Amino acid sequence: MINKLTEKIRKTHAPIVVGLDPMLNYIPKHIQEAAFKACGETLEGAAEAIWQFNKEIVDATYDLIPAVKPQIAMYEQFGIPGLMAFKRTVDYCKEKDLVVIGDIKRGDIGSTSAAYAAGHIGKVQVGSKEYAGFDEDFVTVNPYLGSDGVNPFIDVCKKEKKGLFILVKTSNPSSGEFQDQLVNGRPLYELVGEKVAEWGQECMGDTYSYIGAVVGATYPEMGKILRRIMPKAYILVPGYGAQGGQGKDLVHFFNEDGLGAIVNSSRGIIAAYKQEKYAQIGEANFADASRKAVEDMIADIDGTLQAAK
Ligand SMILES: O=c1ccn([C@@H]2O[C@H](COP(=O)(O)O)[C@@H](O)[C@H]2O)c(=O)[nH]1
Repeated sequence: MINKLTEKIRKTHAPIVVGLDPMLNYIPKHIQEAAFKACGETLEGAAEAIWQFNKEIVDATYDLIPAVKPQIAMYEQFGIPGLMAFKRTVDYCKEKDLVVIGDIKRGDIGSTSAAYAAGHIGKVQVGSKEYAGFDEDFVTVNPYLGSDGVNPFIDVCKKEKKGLFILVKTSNPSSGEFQDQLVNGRPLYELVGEKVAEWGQECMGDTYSYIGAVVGATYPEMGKILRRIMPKAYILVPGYGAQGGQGKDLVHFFNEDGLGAIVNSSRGIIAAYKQEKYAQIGEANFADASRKAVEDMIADIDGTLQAAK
């Protein structure tokens, strides 16, 4: 799957991911009203609104982008109907030939991680049969439990040709509380980065490993150091747009081949119609605003990479 991701980034010239984080207050009134008319003001109604919203955004952007990142929390809050909308979204994006990164941030003791891995990127055995549950292409993994918690995901990746993005330095303001603590004189995020590089060595695609890392756009200096520590890891970079990250901060997340990083924006794309910049496009045409925001994000990041050459 890492080869497909790399190839699609090369073809689209767009090292970006559209984050599908559909909170109800981002979903235009006309979509909510239609969904509530069909299913009531219920969890099912919310899930239907999410699905219709996602579908329009995917239809408006899929030809420009290599990948999407549905954030499972935004679906889970609506219980089983929400999870059904998550699965429907994953399947639809795959039909559109997009790479799907499930932002699930899982990681537990070995046996539990094995079950998470089977459910999200692998297969589960039922009697004599095997089933893929959610079937994303990549998932995000929390490494706080150490190798026991990560290895079951790596085993499934090797078998199924899927991939991981392991949290190394997250984009949020308090990420330093633990991640920047010095251990033997070095920040913890560097040690985790070294471990990601080590885990990734045995998991090479053609040019990049399918064991990648998450490093926030909001910490560009740390991104520069981590790029050197993990030269073969793809870096998933959240924090662009709504959290303040900009193209000019991102050049050092990339390798000299112009690859090696993929930048996520969720609210900045899916709720673009609410921004002053795109307001004239109008709520009814929200998906056109998302397409324009994708085009602007590609130009911003590509401009930075071209200027750095
Ligand atoms: O360090 C991290 C890891 C993951 N995320 C996730 O990315 C998106 C960001 O959403 P925006 O609307 O573009 O801010 C969201 O799903 C987070 O859970 C992150 O932000 N930082």
